[in-house]
Amino acid sequence: ALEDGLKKADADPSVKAVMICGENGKFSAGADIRGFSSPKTLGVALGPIVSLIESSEKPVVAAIEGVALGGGLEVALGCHYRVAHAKARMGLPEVTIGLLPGAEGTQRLPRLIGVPAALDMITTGKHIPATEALKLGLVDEIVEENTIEAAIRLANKVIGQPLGPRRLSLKPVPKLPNMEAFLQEAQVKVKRQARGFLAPELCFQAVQAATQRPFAEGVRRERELFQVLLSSGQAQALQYAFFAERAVHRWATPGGINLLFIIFDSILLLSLGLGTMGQGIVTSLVKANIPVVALEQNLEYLNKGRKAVMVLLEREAKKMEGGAQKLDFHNPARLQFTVDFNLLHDVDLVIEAVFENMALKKEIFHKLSNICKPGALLCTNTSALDIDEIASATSRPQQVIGTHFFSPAHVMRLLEIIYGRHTSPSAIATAMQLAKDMKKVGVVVGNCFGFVGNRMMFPYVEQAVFLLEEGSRPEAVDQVLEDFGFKIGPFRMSDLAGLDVGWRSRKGQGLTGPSLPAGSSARQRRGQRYSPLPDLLCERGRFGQKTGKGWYQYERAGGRTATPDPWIHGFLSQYRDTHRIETRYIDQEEILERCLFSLINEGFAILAEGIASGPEHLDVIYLNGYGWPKHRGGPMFYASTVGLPRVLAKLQKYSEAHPDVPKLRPSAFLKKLVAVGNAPLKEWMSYLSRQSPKL
Ligand SMILES: CCCCCCC/C=C/C(=O)SCCNC(=O)CCNC(=O)[C@H](O)C(C)(C)COP(=O)(O)OP(=O)(O)OC[C@H]1O[C@@H](n2cnc3c(N)ncnc32)[C@H](O)[C@@H]1OP(=O)(O)O
Repeated sequence: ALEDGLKKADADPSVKAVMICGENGKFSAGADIRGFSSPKTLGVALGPIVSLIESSEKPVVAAIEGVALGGGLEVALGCHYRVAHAKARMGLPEVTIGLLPGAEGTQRLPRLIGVPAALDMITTGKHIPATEALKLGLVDEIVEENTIEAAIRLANKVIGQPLGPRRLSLKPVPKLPNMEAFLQEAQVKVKRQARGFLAPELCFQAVQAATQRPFAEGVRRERELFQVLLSSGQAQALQYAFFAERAVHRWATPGGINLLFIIFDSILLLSLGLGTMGQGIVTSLVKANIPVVALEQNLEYLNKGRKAVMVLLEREAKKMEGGAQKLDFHNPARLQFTVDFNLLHDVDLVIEAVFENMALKKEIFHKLSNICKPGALLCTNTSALDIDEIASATSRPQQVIGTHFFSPAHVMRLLEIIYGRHTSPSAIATAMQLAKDMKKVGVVVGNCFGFVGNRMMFPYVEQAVFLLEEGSRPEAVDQVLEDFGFKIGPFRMSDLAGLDVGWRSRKGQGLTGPSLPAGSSARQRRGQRYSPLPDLLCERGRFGQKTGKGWYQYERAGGRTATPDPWIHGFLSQYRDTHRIETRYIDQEEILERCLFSLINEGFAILAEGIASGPEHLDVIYLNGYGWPKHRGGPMFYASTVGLPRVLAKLQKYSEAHPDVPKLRPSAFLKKLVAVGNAPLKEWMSYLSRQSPKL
């Protein structure tokens, strides 16, 4: 249609200029992402159409409202002028779906805004606001009112002016005094951050081509690189992730109730507990413009917490344009700190964020139930505790819900939302809306120990530790998982989070510590294999980064640079001698498969139990809360790409070698999916006799 319209306009002498706009106040979000898997759609080449726009003998003006993303922005770059509404956003987000701007955008953008800014936009895929676009020279004008009228005004003004200087393909790429050095440094940075993710590196190469080749050759290079990405498999993973994230917004109770529109503007929210999690939660709420009261049990904790929250908010304000004014956190109507429990009477929603102790949480929920007004929603921030047990301490279990934030809570996007046996649909809808307002991805899951994310993490970490017992080293295991694409491996992660956290939990479960029955075997618990290695480290005060020693050594307590520790190596060999474990060489494949396939196996068990309503939920949780590499699409998507028969065969093999490790025993659901012929991921749930009974 665009091509036809342009040709008609060019041929019609009564047409003096052309204005291109979107329908319904939106310019264009780019290509239909679903089309990338269909060769029919890929037959439509957008690049030549953009060139056609640019070569028009009549001025073409883009009127950008809403968004101009991807192919949408590339169309605008072909226009001779761009007018944007002040609220519009622009970007080339193709990298986030595993591609690069394939309609000549990598060649035109650097010619318009220079290499550094273009590289930044293209390799990160970020959306920029119109004000920034104006500063960069990406648009010619921004308007507060009618963009289309403004674009027509501009078109009329420029009729008759020479179009040559407005054709980006004819412009040289602006020179930098140190272009070579700049590009080298930029490439190193892109590679370092990408960790096996191809698209940023290929985006870089396409922009580099713009600096080295004439326009037409640059376009050819862009096309070649686009094809490489299209067939890489990473693009499919990222496009799956895009739709998975949107799919988890759609949830429903077994009765089909799905309330999506809870209006939230006037709520007063109370955050209880100002430790690290509470501080991050309060910061997120203030950023979401929700009035907050932060409550602590005594003045000492309150003042400490207040100071930390203020530091976080100052930092956040600096990152935003007009941040201090927007966040307005010195205004007591927006953020209040108190030790006065009477303020609980007025709040609409409470987020309790005290530390993980069931007795303490129950005591608090009993108090909340007595003090809070009847409609108030009571949320508990917990990573594993039983929501039903917490709710049992109240007289309103239908209003109790779990909200598992991830640390640092003002940064991490994931919010696991856990409903208990009595949680009402409106409580779930409210928690989902809260997630959306905080710009987080809310994923609704059922109630079980560790919920979804941590429950899948337990077997992964368990395998990592077993591998050490059998002959591996922390740095070897971490390296394999970091090469796979995780930002940090399980041991670096454990040192960062603190080994004492798990130790406390294991003591609470009677797996270690004084409550362990005398005479218990060191390497067996309740008839299953158990590794006491993390407990032994904790007993020696090795809690990780905070004590300067854990699975690695650090430059000092609180240091961040992990170095392999000869003490650990010696300790591990001594441990193997004590327990008569024969040290063997463990290859990378075994490390990867035992860690990942045990995690995936637990995912199948979770799906079969109806704790999550689909594999997308598990994948979105792992992508947004556990650093799963985005270009691998999440653990369940990854399993589907490896092939379920292979996952099953490997689990069977490892399970036979380790019969006392139940988490390696293939789940019945995985076996069923293989038996029906390696069912594709989107059909998995149809093979369950009970469809998500808990949701
Ligand atoms: C085919 C020829 C190829 C030649 C090469 C051409 C090169 C061009 C490449 C591209 O243009 S790739 C696409 C680049 N664009 C994007 O990546 C944009 C992705 N979308 C977004 O960032 C956001 O959706 C938004 C546009 C900013 C809107 O955000 P909002 O939060 O308001 O709504 P959402 O819930 O995200 O989306 C609503 C609805 O729309 C669907 N959707 C959005 N964008 C696309 C898209 N590009 N393709 C297909 N579908 C899209 C999204 O899935 C939602 O649908 P439902 O899930 O509600 O059904």
